[in-house]
Amino acid sequence: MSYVKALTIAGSDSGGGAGIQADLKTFQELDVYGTSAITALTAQNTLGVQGVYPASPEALKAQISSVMSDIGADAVKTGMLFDEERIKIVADFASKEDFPPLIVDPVMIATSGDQLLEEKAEKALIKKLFPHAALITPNIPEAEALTGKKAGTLQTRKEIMRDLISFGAEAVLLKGGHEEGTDWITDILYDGAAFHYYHVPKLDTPHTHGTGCTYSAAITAYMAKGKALHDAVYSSKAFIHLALSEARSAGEGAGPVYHAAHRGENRASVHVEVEQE
Ligand SMILES: Nc1ncnc2c1ncn2[C@@H]1O[C@H](COP(=O)(O)OP(=O)(O)O)[C@@H](O)[C@H]1O
Ligand SMILES: Cc1ncc(COP(=O)(O)O)c(N)n1
Repeated sequence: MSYVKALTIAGSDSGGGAGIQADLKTFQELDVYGTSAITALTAQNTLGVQGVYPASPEALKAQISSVMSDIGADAVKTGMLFDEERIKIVADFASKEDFPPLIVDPVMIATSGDQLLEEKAEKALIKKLFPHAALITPNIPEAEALTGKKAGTLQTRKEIMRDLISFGAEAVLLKGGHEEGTDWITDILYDGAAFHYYHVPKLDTPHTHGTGCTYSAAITAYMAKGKALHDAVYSSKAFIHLALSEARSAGEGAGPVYHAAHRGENRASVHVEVEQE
């Protein structure tokens, strides 16, 4: 018998709440064997990013080769990719015929406001990596940066998602965590055929460090286990909502989500609506 396996290609967060650390914790919580290829080290805590130290291109290539040539993966996710050169390395692997489903979290700026992807690398993300993705998971500011459109209304959000799909990914999940002035938060999954809406009550917590990483890692884990995309998103939405609702402080700033929350008795209720294109 073999493990279900997932690979994360991302940056290391010394503070343990986001990046590679969040991904591996999430894989473990969901009973998936996690492997990693580190794109950059960050010196980081709950207050922000104090330093970024990219891994050499050779080191990145070698890590992915080592994992894929022996252990393999049932699904792969990307997080912080840092620059165009590293995006191209990942895209080269992802373009191989037997590469597993790829979930691309287009990490650009940390919750703390620190830059994790060079601005000029955004085009490479769109052109080189998105065409290989089973799913991309931008938050609202990332989706706006990638399309040059403002996500003010539902209509413009749908337009943005159509634009993002036109770059070549099979599906897009637009995360609503940055929505202001609402009591509800809605993430929208679009696969070119239907819009799936996932509504949850907005949580009043300052402890949101690592939400995006944890969410896309959960989706990757569920897809590695063979769930269909919308089921994987539904289960991951419940996982992240619970992890956020039980998040605590760790340092002086935004604390990390509580990856083990799903082990307890509490359950998250996620309201789903589906609308055909
Ligand atoms: N205050 C909140 N209450 C409930 N859900 C939230 C809250 N903030 C973020 N989320 C959820 O956490 C996940 C990550 O979203 P978001 O914060 O938009 O992305 P990122 O962490 O990449 O900036 C999404 O499912 C989003 O709906
Ligand atoms: C290494 C690394 N990767 C990604 C994020 C984004 O995390 P988030 O926006 O969820 O705080 C981060 N802060 N650090």
